[in-house]
Amino acid sequence: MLKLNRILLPNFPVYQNVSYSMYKHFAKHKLLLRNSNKVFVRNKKTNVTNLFVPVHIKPNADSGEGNVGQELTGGSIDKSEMVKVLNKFFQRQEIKVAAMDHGLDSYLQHQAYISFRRFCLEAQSLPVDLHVVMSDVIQGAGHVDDLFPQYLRHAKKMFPHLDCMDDLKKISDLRNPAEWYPNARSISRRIIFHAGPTNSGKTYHALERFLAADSGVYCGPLKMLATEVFKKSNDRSRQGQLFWTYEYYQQRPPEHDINSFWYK
Ligand SMILES: Nc1ncnc2c1ncn2[C@@H]1O[C@H](COP(=O)(O)OP(=O)(O)OP(=O)(O)O)[C@@H](O)[C@H]1O
Repeated sequence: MLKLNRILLPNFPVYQNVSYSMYKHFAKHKLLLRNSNKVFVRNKKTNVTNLFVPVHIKPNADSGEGNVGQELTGGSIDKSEMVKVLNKFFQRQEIKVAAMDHGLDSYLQHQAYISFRRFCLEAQSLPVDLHVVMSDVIQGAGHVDDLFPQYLRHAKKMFPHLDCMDDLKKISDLRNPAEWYPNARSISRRIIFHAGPTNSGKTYHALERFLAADSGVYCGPLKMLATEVFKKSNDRSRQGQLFWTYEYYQQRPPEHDINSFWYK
């Protein structure tokens, strides 16, 4: 029996060993996401899979493919038999685990299944491979699990992000800031880190140094601050230019806008 499981807390990315009873608690409340050999704890309130809007997949109109499928299998498929097969398919624990390994948590699986079922039942003709597999399963020549590739293909059409999960993970991984912006980091730069208690004069000294320099750029998160520094510099006879980054780029404002004042 599995005694310990590796759990990753999404907001606290440290692997932890948890007891089997805790694992069962998470499993019972559907708070687990499986990904290869790791098990992730999912917070219901922050389940990001809710954010993915499924692409609607229309059942096929008769494209002629059905005829090929029927020719290959020797007849059309009884819809009531198809329902039984689909119900059995979705109840299979092995299918749920395999789907999780491909990034489909229980929420996505449920949606994919409903859509797949509707697709199968409402289509005038099934894609040839699906028709053949379905026919084989109904006739006892195949196993219900054989439908998995077609189900997964359907799910990936509904949720295209499943095919770029690795890229998504990479760009949303904020754990190692030191590895961000490799080009900027490759430039040889001198960075002065100024630390001190509140009101101890950090900004004061930084601005004094800025005003004493031959050229410089002040970047601030607030327009008000940039304006204040601009005025202060002008009062000290420094001719500079004030600009707002979103005007500078003249496109949509960057998500984290920085307003700048610079002079040279
Ligand atoms: N050496 C100094 N001479 C004159 N005024 C100073 C001096 N040092 C600090 N001040 C004044 O003290 C106030 C607080 O300083 P400042 O804003 O630089 O602190 P800070 O460390 O940047 O604060 P915070 O951590 O809140 O950003 C400002 O009004 C600043 O002008």
